[in-house]
Amino acid sequence: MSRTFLKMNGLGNDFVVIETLTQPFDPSAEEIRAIAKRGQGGIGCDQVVAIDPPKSEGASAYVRFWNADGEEAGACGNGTRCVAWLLMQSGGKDHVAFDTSAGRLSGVMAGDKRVTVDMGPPRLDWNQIPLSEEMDTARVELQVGPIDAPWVHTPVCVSMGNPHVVFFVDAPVTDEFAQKTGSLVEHHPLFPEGVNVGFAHVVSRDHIKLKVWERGAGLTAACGTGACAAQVAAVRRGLTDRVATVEFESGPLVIEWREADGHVIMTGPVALEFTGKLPETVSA
Ligand SMILES: N[C@H](CCC[C@H](N)C(=O)O)C(=O)O
Repeated sequence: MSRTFLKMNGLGNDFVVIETLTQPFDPSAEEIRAIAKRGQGGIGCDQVVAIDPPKSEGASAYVRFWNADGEEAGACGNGTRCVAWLLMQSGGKDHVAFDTSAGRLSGVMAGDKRVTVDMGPPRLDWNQIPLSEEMDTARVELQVGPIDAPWVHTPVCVSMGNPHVVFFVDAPVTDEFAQKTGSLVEHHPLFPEGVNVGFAHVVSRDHIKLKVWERGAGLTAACGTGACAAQVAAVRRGLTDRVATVEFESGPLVIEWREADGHVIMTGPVALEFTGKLPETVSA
């Protein structure tokens, strides 16, 4: 029996969302790639998201994420906002908690089709990113660049349950630069699990412009965990205060690295594009 899905996005970072309450979903990497493929029979998305029945007390669901390349990812910020919104809508509630491989996340409504999610605390030790060798994650010894472009160096690394490296740049970077340099870093040996590559331009103490080359998805319109990582990185470097707007070309997220408990709080929009049926071939 073919399965219903919802096509959603957060600032254009888009998802095929599948609820598995009635039908278990254990896709192969190939099946994920077939769903994510843009054109040629695929639905097309940056990530696939599964909403599974809860596994623990107090959670409304257990949520899994896969990148378009078929590999599972530990976290997805924009996808988390979309899932929180769906669960609150279907439960008729204005707050929700659910579990992911990165831990317990919680969301509250923040206006019409706007959600605030507690993404939990960042992980900052070298072996939590993870890096392949011990290093100060606030000043990572790495310099990278294609032959014909300026180099980036001395980034900050942060995990939000998924690995991020954030380069601070003097001006917003082009898509071409992000693609050329991001693809060089994504599978660099310093990152044994790969890495999402952020290029952050600090406009002021409460405003960052960001572009992210995502692990397993490439250049996306926005990256929620990337925005969290960029703000944590900027605070660690003394470049922004605890609350900042992290702006993508597709729009802004508001990120707070909360002093009280060290959690990262992300607020932004969600969009439901359409619903559909997966092709029969995706039997998972
Ligand atoms: N590419 C990421 C997963 C999706 C992150 C992004 N879409 C977000 O909104 O956080 C990774 O491999 O860790």
